[in-house]
Amino acid sequence: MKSVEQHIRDVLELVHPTEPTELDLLQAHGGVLAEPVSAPVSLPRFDNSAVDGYAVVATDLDGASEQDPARLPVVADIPAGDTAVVTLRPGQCARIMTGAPLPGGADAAVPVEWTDGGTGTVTVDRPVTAGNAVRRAGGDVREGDPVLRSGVRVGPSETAVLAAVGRGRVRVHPRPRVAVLSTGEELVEPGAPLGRGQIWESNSYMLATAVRDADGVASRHAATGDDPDSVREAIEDAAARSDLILTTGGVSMGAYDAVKEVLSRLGTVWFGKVAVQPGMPQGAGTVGHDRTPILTLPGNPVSAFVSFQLFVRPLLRALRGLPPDPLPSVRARLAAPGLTSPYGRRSYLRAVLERDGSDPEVAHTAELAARQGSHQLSALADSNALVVVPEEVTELASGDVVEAVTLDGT
Ligand SMILES: Nc1nc2c(c(=O)[nH]1)N[C@H]1C(S)=C(S)[C@@H](COP(=O)(O)OP(=O)(O)OC[C@H]3O[C@@H](n4cnc5c(N)ncnc54)[C@H](O)[C@@H]3O)O[C@H]1N2
Ligand code: MOO
Repeated sequence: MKSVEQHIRDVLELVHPTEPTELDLLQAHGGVLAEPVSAPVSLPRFDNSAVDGYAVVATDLDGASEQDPARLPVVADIPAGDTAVVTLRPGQCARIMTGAPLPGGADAAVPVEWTDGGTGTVTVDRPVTAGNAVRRAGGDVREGDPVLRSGVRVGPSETAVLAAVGRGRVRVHPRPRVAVLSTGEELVEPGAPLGRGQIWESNSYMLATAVRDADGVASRHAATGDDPDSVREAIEDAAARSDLILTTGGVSMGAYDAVKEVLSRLGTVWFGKVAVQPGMPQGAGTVGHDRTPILTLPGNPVSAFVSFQLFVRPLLRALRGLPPDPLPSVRARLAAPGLTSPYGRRSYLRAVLERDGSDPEVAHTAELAARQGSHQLSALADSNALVVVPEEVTELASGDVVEAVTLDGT
């Protein structure tokens, strides 16, 4: 049986980062920068006021107090965005709003709260130091400074910086387009009535949302039956429009395993067993004219979920031009009755991970879900971690220290 690590290496071989593309700022969201970005101008671009108040010459307020306020003529009114060129002479001041350019000659701003708010003349009841409430040109970023490096995800803060340095468009590895197909004659759309032997389809919904959470653009296709022609058509159609195809079901030893039957004929897709539980039957390769990568995940819902976390997630990162890091894991003490695990396969067991300050060595406890069958979805939503049982370990007892892969950043 193929090892988990070997299968991860094999699937990573199938993909290249998405082609760097220049996109409008909002479309770049979730993409990964394919260029370093620097500031074309200094930010702030000009000295400006940090307060609504008055621009002054600081020395004009020397000795000002409530008993003996300074009285200054207001020679200009400067709102934010003002384009007039204003210069103060000693003894003068200008009314100014937050973000408005500081007039020439002024070296400080005082907030309106320190004054009587006058518009012809103003009284100021305390002294001020030079530089007070002035936001200096270049005080945030200097012209030419790098502000974002290549390889970062474009999220809200990056988008703010891009817009602030004047970038309306930016080169990114776009979010990969992922087609999700499920197969199986027994599958019925959620919301539709169930007939005998039928179940509601869940894998494609789980995968489409997992892909979106991982910054992919998922397109979900209604389930095909087990008819090889309709499976082939759906895959061909998806290949032309996607950077990655994910299928579920139809890859094991069944007489109607259509995905395996159709793709085996092409000779470009490997099918076999990976030494993992759940998620043993896997397939991976390329299809179509553009050699679109395809991963065929097993149909059991928990197997499909675990396969996504182990194999699809790093592959999506590689498609996005990021290092294919696995999910982070922590050491945890097992709080559960003893359990057995198949020799030679690495098990990933659903568990609730909690911080536990009582043990300085191991900061978490992991409580295993009671239902660990690969069809038993109910435990998945309650779990926030996958406890890893190594290939050579067949028994675990309460109190053992285990590795737990975190599913929610715990
Ligand atoms: N003789 C053997 N039988 C099986 C083996 C084996 O090695 N030898 N492996 C088992 C393992 S492990 C798994 S996992 C499954 C994988 O089977 P398939 O990928 O072929 O999946 P199906 O047979 O189509 O379905 C399995 C199971 O999952 C349900 N299912 C499928 N698709 C969906 C969906 N979209 N939404 C919800 N549930 C789905 C399906 O109804 C089946 O119950 O094979 C074992 N058998
Ligand atoms: O490996 Mo299957 O994925 O146990 O259910």
